[in-house]
Amino acid sequence: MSEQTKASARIAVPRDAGEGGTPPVNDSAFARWLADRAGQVLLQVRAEVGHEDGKALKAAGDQAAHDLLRAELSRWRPADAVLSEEDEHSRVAWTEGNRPDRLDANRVWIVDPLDGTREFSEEGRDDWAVHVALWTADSSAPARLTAGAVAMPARHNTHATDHPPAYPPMPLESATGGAIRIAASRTRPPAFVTALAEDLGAELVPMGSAGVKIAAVINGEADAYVHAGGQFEWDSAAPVAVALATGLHASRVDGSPLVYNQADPKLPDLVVCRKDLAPRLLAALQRHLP
Ligand SMILES: Nc1ncnc2c1ncn2[C@@H]1O[C@H](COP(=O)(O)O)[C@@H](OP(=O)(O)O)[C@H]1O
Ligand SMILES: [Mg+2]
Repeated sequence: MSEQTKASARIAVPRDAGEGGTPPVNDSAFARWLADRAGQVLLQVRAEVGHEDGKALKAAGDQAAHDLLRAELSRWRPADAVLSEEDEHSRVAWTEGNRPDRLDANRVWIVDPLDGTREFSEEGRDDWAVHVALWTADSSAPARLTAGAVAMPARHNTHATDHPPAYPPMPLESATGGAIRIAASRTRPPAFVTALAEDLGAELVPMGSAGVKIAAVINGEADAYVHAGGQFEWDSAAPVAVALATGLHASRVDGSPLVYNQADPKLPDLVVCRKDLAPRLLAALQRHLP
């Protein structure tokens, strides 16, 4: 695709923040509304830019979804801070002379405009998502995630904390052969996950996007999502908010809580699973973490 065609394809995508009507006042319903709107924009970008030049498609998708989220958050939640993968100022770690506003805010939207960027660029794949989470600090409760939405536009499905999905049923042994199914990155599974799976007699289920992997645990398509070796707060905040609202276990791989809106937004590891599986999985993780 020529530079000119790429540019006109991007301009043709409607990103007018005025579309979409008045959003819900409730933060969880607002998160759903926002993630769905960004998801619609991403579907349009995919249709208009096409898959011929994957790099251009990734860049157009990241930018269009980020612009939509930024515009709607400043329009409808102007007093709140934002931590976005695509926002240089908010995402940098705190250093001398550079203190992001979010560190002094008591409401911070933690967003990943396009999680599973690689899968978004591959024709026919539906394992990519938009993440919108709200982190809140106030005197009445410890700082925590108070809302979250994960839109999976190519699956026409959104999980959000306004109507948390039902807790996943115990898998039928006849369907799984009794093996634990661990969702893992399809392109860069951490090395220790293979050893962990062998130890547990588990099966790895490869797929893209952290949000989609946690959705797979919620849906009962996988029993756990285990990751270590690198990730950021925006990769997990929204799906973890939904998983916790659903009643699932979500923690660091050492069992400690996942903590958000930190000076450095790196959050390199996590485990999300059914509560009954957590003790066994955490014990096995102790044996296999690098
Ligand atoms: N080692 C690592 N370091 C940093 N980010 C990582 C990572 N492994 C996975 N991620 C991020 O986690 C998300 C899911 O990755 P995967 O599909 O491989 O499991 C991706 O987010 P983005 O698509 O938003 O970049 C990816 O960039
Ligand atoms: Mg991501």
